Amino acid sequence: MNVSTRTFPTNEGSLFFGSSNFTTAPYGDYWKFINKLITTKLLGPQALERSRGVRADEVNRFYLDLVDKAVKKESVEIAEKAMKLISNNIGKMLMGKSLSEYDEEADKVRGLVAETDVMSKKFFLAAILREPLAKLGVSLFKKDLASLTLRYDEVLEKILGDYEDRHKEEEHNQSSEMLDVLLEACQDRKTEITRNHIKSLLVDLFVAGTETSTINIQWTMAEIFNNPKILERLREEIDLVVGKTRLIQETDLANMPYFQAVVKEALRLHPPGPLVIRTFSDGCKVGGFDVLEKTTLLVNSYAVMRDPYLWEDPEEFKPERFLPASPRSGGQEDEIKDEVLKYIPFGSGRRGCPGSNLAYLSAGTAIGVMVQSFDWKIEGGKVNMEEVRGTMTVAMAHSLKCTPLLRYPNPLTSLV
Ligand code: HEM
Repeated sequence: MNVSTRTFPTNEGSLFFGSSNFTTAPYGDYWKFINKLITTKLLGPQALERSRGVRADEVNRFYLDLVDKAVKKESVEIAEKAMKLISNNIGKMLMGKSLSEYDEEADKVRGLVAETDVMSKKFFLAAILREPLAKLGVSLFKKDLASLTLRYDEVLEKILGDYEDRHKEEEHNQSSEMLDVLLEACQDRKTEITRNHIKSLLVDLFVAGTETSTINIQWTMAEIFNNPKILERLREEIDLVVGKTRLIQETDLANMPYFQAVVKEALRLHPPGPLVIRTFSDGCKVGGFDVLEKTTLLVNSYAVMRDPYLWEDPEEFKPERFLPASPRSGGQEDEIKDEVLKYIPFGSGRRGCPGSNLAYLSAGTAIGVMVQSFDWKIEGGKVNMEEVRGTMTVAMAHSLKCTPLLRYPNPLTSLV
């Protein structure tokens, strides 16, 4: 509870690092309201079940696009395809309409998200430095933030306006429950929700959800490509659970423990967001040391998940470590408790990532489709696993470019 808040210096009116954002909001009523809303209407297990069809459509589109590339013998950048899939998923879950149906806007949103990512690296760094550098960070980037906000505002107003028009015409057809609640709250004078809050939340969800999931998909595929035995075992499991005639779907994932272990292990070795940043609300003692109120807490999850005191062979990619059947050293309960503390790619506690279930489903089906349906020709034979270091995300230094080859002569059927 004491480290459930964030106190970044914010920039009034900005849609990113602004005073209306959710991810940078202090722990309080506004954060609680939005957290409940996104859990019940967007990212919680029941909400995800309701939106399953939306994502199945997008995965099928992703699959057919790769089939097309395979037929034309063209190479693909995994990051580009993954980014498109993930942003379309989030866009459609948020707005009831796929971003891909907004061609021009979709490209703009993806471009802005990429720009925000670069910007956030500088900004986080400045923000975690203590005063007066934190304040300096805001003023240093004020101009860039204003320009970014202006462009986000333009594209999000277009999409929101379109949503409202469609909503009036189609009477609850294709409606996004989350947006409906927010738009209603915005008109209700008793609440303090403004249109800026809505747009800031959309930016938060696109930024927090797309780059992270894209990086996760890339690293997982890279590990699979470099470990042919793992690829073989994954395919055996997929063939057993899904068969060879239909395309993998979200509901298959729960029946594939090895597949889940591979994705989990990739997140352990390559957490896309390796720094968890919080602020101590009150002074306290940690490990005998006095910690002052408002101290910034930085947890290096990358280091925790490679710590030789916590993990056996920490630098090795060993999915078996996450198989339920693997022998446990102590009591099962202790082991689970232990894992909560040492396995933290999504952070932890109240401010832990609310999108982790969605991330597992979206990355799971994307990786599943690529493993199940294609062989892959890698440029240079082996994937270069060098990391981009010193930034807020740990991405691959060299883009993962490869050519899909059809595994089956006829396209697999989708249950969409
Ligand atoms: C592999 C994919 C993802 C990874 C590795 C990831 C990781 C993280 C991490 C480390 C945090 C900070 C947690 C903490 O402070 O304890 C976070 C927060 C957050 N994530 Fe994710 N995330 C992913 C996907 C998503 C998705 C798909 C969404 C939603 C569309 C999302 C939305 C958020 C939000 C809104 C927060 C801020 C929560 C708050 O401040 O209360 N993330 N994520």
